[in-house]
Amino acid sequence: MSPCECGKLAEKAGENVGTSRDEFVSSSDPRHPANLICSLCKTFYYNNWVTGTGGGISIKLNDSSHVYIAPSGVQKEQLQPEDMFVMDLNTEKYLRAPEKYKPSACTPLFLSCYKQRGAGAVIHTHSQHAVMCSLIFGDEFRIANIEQIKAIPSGKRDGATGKDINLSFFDTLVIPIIENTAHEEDLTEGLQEALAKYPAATAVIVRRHGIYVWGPSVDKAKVYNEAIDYLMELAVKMHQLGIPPDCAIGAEKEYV
Ligand SMILES: CSC[C@@H](O)[C@@H](O)C(=O)COP(=O)(O)O
Ligand SMILES: [Zn+2]
Repeated sequence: MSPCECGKLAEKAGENVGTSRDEFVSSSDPRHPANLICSLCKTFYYNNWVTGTGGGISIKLNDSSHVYIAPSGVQKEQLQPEDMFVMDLNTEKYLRAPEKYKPSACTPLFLSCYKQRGAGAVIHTHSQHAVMCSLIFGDEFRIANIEQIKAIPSGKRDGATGKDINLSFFDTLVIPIIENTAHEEDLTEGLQEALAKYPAATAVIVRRHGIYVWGPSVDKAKVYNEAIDYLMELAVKMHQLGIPPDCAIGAEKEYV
């Protein structure tokens, strides 16, 4: 999807105004995307990741092409299932579009991760740790030889089981950093370029803004986001002490 196509997404939602289609969001299952977006946004709010309406999360319904997207400009911790937009990934048409809202400005970025990476969920936070790392580091955030790295996928798959192989303790995690733009949807081109250039990455940091993290399932995306946030916070502390976060084991002694 090109950035100019992305601008049309809000228009497309407008075409479907009035399609309340409550069956898409009425479920007693707490793991249904309409319910899970609400509960996860509360958790994220208390981590300072989605305060002041910033950030959000989109989840794809298992074994379907339906993606759930929150409205734009609302307090994310107060979301209700009936506030959700539902889009068919194949047609990019909204199956459900609440009349009083516009879909999240992050929608074209969420769609890029679904389409280019086969994601099952995408998390966007305004984590201060991501913002600090983007101020400290250049085009990449790199951190090595820290136990928590083992929670992040390496981009490689086990030939026999087909399962993702995570980074090892001795590996270096690399996350691209792209420049921010005046409007969230204008980030799409930069994000798509980073997705193409870093096929192993499961996250992209946006300078002075936050981070996008995705995974094959919502549970994995949540784990990756938590682990990366931990590593970004640690990297800022290491940097404050003069220790490069990607230094070799034992080399930290040269800096402290
Ligand atoms: C504090 S405004 C933040 C927005 O411009 C944007 O960066 C964001 O993350 C959320 O966009 P939204 O359209 O409300 O889902
Ligand atoms: Zn944002």
